[in-house]
Amino acid sequence: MMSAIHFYKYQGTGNDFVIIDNRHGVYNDLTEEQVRKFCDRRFGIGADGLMLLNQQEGYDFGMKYYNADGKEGSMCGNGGRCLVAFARKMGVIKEHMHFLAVDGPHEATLKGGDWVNLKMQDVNGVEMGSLYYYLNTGSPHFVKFTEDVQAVDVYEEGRQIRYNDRFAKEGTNVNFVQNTDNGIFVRTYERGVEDETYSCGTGVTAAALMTATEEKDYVVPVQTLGGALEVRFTKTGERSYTNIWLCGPATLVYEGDIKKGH
Ligand SMILES: N[C@@H](CCC[C@H](N)C(=O)O)C(=O)O
Repeated sequence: MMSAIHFYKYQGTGNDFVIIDNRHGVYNDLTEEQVRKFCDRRFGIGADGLMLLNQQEGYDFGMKYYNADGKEGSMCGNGGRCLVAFARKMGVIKEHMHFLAVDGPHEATLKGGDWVNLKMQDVNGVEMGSLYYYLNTGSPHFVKFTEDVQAVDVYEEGRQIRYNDRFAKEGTNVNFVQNTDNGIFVRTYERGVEDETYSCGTGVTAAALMTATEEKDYVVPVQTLGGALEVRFTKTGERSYTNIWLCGPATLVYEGDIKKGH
């Protein structure tokens, strides 16, 4: 066993990830504690999550995603985009990639050095309350529109919803959304990080879908604390959506080695 692990640090609109090349299966047995330590911003590398690039039969690669709390997470949209950029760096030289994640198959295209368009799963069904929407875009998302998103205490309000009687056990991500002149501004409290992150891909996707009106096709510019994204989709029914693409930058920040048992 090696005593150090070579890692890469990526970010997609400020949602940041430790990525490890696991195509030989060497890191199949990472423990919850190891992942949590690697993601720790004071005692480790620091990240919102950790991903493994896996070998996957029938696909260009497989994606395994852990939240910063060390537990395996559901789909991560920004993570998926970063992993596609990483796969290219690791030699998957294709304009059009296919990979398998926890929520099923995904396709992705790359534009230029670090722009990744990621196709998300179709969404069929949205729960609507008087002041919220609740839907699954690969991860569960509570979506609440607000007049002034900068005035929201995302940590406190997000936490209250995430830990209320309904969600406490499984958790949910919580998004606060403001309509802007040409799109939306989204701030997200992320389950598994248990804090606000600078951006959440499956969250902005959920929020963008909830802006749809009577049209069929949409292109929604999205602003987050960490930068701009774009969500494209087709509305197929009252609460169903297909051809959903999450588009934005995915950037290598640095690479290094971390002691395995640190
Ligand atoms: N940051 C992610 C969402 C990651 C999953 C989430 N925290 C969960 O497990 O619910 C994204 O970009 O989608």
